[in-house]
This record gives sequence, C-alpha cells and structure tokens, in this order.
Amino acid sequence: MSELSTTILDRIRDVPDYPKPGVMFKDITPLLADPVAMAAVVDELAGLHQVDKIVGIEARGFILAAPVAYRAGAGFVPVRKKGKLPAATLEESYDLEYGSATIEVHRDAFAPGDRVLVVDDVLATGGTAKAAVELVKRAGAEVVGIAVLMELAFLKGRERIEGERLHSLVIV
Ligand SMILES: O=P(O)(O)OC[C@H]1O[C@H](OP(=O)(O)OP(=O)(O)O)[C@H](O)[C@@H]1O
Ligand SMILES: Nc1ncnc2[nH]cnc12
Repeated sequence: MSELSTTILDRIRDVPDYPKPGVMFKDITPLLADPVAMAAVVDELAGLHQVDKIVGIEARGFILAAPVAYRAGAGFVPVRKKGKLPAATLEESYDLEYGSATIEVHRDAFAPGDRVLVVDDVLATGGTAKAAVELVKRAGAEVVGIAVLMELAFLKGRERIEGERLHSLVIV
C-alpha cells in the first residue's frame, strides 16, 4: 500500500450504524482536520489529468473538489442536491447505500467539449457517481475520470460506472 493510502486510511473513522442500522459510515473529518494529509490528497487528485473543470458533488465532494480545482488551475462546477441551483438545470435521480436522491447541474456549466474530472469522497454503490457522469455528459462535456478518496469495493460501485476511468486513493 502506498504512503498516501496509509495516511488516508489512518484518518478515516468508521462509525457503525450511521445514518441507518447496518451501515458502516466512513467519516472523513479526521482527514479534513489534518492540513499536511489534506495537502497530499489535494496534490494527488490535482495531478491526475489535465482538465478544464473539476466537478464536486454536494456536500462532501465540495470539500475536496474546490481545493483540487484551485490546485489544478481548473474551474469548479457544483453538482447539487435538487432545488439548490438558481438557474436552469439538468437533473438525475439515483439510489445510494442508505437512500435515494436527485442531483442537478446548471445547463450552462460547461463549454462544449470541456474535459472534466468528477471528484467525491466515497464511491459506495456508484449511484451518485453514475448520476454525476450522466449530468456532465448531458451538459455537453467529456468525463475524463472519476476520483474518490475511498472505494467501498463490496458495494460494487465500480461496475455501475464501467467504461469510465476510476481513481480510488484507497480501496477497502
Ligand atoms: O456510491 P453511492 O452509493 O452513491 O454513495 C456515495 C455518495 O454518498 C455520500 O453522499 P451523501 O448523499 O450521503 O451526501 P453528503 O455528501 O451530503 O453527506 C458520498 O459523499 C457520495 O456522494
Ligand atoms: N458507508 C458510507 N460512508 C460514507 N459515505 C457513504 N456514502 C455511501 N455510503 C457511505
């Protein structure tokens, strides 16, 4: 395992039965509180691809994606839960490990053919990532990759986004 993977794993806390019984929640707040570890994570994600835009998925995805965009010299595009974006949007609904949701992106968020990296904290069932990819494509941009801190392999999210390039800094 790489040094960065160990650094991340050591700073993710398991919280049993949150938000529902049977779910082992991966809490990234200890990692967020460590500036050296966070700098290493942001640098790693920012170096993955040359892109025009970084997409962050509300809410935990924003915390990672915004500094990655800054570091990469790319624009930041928010994908938000339904009802939060003010202008005309595209929307996708999906199921995730402990519920269901609808996310949106502004219709004019991308220039035609923009190269985009989608960033989030956790890939679980892959429902969220798949919906975000669909939104980016429907909005006229190219998804060059999906990057997550942690992939929960037993939930098989990778299969849901087959055909996309997935970068997981840690796989558990
Ligand atoms: O692969 P999936 O099964 O779709 O699950 C992964 C998603 O679940 C969490 O978001 P959540 O919707 O809990 O929102 P939050 O970031 O606002 O906490 C996480 O931040 C991912 O976006
Ligand atoms: N087990 C989990 N921990 C943290 N975020 C999640 N998103 C979906 N499943 C999750």
